[in-house]
Amino acid sequence: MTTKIAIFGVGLIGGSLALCFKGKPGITVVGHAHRPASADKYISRGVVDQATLSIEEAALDADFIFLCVPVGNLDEYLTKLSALPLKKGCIITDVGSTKASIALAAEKLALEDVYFIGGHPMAGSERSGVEAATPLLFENAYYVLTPPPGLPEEVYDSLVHLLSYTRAQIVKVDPVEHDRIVGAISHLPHVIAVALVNQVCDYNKDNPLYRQLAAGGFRDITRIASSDPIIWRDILLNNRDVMLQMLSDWNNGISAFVNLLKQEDGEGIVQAFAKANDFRSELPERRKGMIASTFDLYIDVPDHPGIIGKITTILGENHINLSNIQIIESREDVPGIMRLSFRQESDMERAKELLNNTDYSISL
Ligand SMILES: NC(=O)c1ccc[n+]([C@@H]2O[C@H](COP(=O)([O-])OP(=O)(O)OC[C@H]3O[C@@H](n4cnc5c(N)ncnc54)[C@H](O)[C@@H]3O)[C@@H](O)[C@H]2O)c1
Ligand SMILES: O=C(O)C(=O)C[C@]1(C(=O)O)C=C[C@@H](O)C=C1
Repeated sequence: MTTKIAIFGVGLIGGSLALCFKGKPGITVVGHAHRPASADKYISRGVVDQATLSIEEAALDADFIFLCVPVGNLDEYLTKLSALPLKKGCIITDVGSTKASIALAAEKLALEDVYFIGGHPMAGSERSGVEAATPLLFENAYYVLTPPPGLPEEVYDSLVHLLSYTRAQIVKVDPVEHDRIVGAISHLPHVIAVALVNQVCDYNKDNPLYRQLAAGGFRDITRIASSDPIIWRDILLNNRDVMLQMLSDWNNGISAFVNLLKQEDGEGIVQAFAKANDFRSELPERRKGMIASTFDLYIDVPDHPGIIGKITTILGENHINLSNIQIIESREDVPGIMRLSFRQESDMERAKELLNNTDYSISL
């Protein structure tokens, strides 16, 4: 017996899910595309078994349907699907970054012999599109599910069982509570990052040194400002009430900082940093998509020709896998900072030990 999984919106998240399921015993993955060029791309990249432009064809006989389109299109797809003759017992789920409105939409549709369970993998990236999809995206990340009251337990278990292919950790959350929490830990940080980048962009118009000198701190806090504008327009508008409250709280926090500076209250500044430091150090272990998607090592490297090759050779000879390598702020005759990214913390620790013991003047 085969299990058919239909994925609507084979982008970063839909494509990553497809890659987790494709090729697993008895599973067929069908991708729905809203443009012919996208359908061809899904197939040529080997992300799905079949691709179709037809909603009916994708949904026909599907055991699971994943809605992975922007938040602003979720209701439309759920409504269209609810009007189709779906397979009895079919489970529809979504991956949208907000959960309250889609849970309400599903409740209003009063689906028969078909179930809706809201979902939200707490993993992602500033990149988008099927090109950015990877089966490793959800590994060790939390994956929120928002089952409606009265959902048969075996239906919930069946989705959880399928999601075990993602290697994510499932967590049940109430949809309204979910939107408040992700408002604070995901949506607000995206707004702040964008506002900060745009503030510096305006200063840079009169003096390009702003961009040129922007180093680790600016890059660390602003990576997510490069996220897809349409995806984030939909998320923020959908979570508008929560965001308006949180941005008002943010303004109060910034005003408190302004007062500390006006009053030259050094002790107050120290306390603010210490409080933040304490809270941050008690965050759960580093997980993909939450605090860091990788384990990073920053190294001051001298401006010697071939230094990158030497470092990667040492790592390669010791079978340490790098997931990324980047030179930050490298100018002629000036030491640069190299960022080495690893998927495993143990790889990062071994690399640190090995590089500490080399003759190259590397300071970690
Ligand atoms: N990016 C993240 O970090 C992240 C993390 C978790 C959840 N999400 C949620 O996942 C969903 C998809 O986000 P993504 O990052 O994969 O975006 P993406 O842009 O990579 O993928 C979106 C997909 O939807 C398709 N699409 C766009 N408009 C459509 C329309 N009108 N009709 C049909 N298909 C359409 C696109 O072709 C693409 O395949 C969103 O709801 C988002 O909130 C995103
Ligand atoms: O790591 C990133 O780039 C993300 O933006 C991932 C992130 C987040 O804010 O943590 C973004 C949106 C999601 O809905 C879930 C995860």
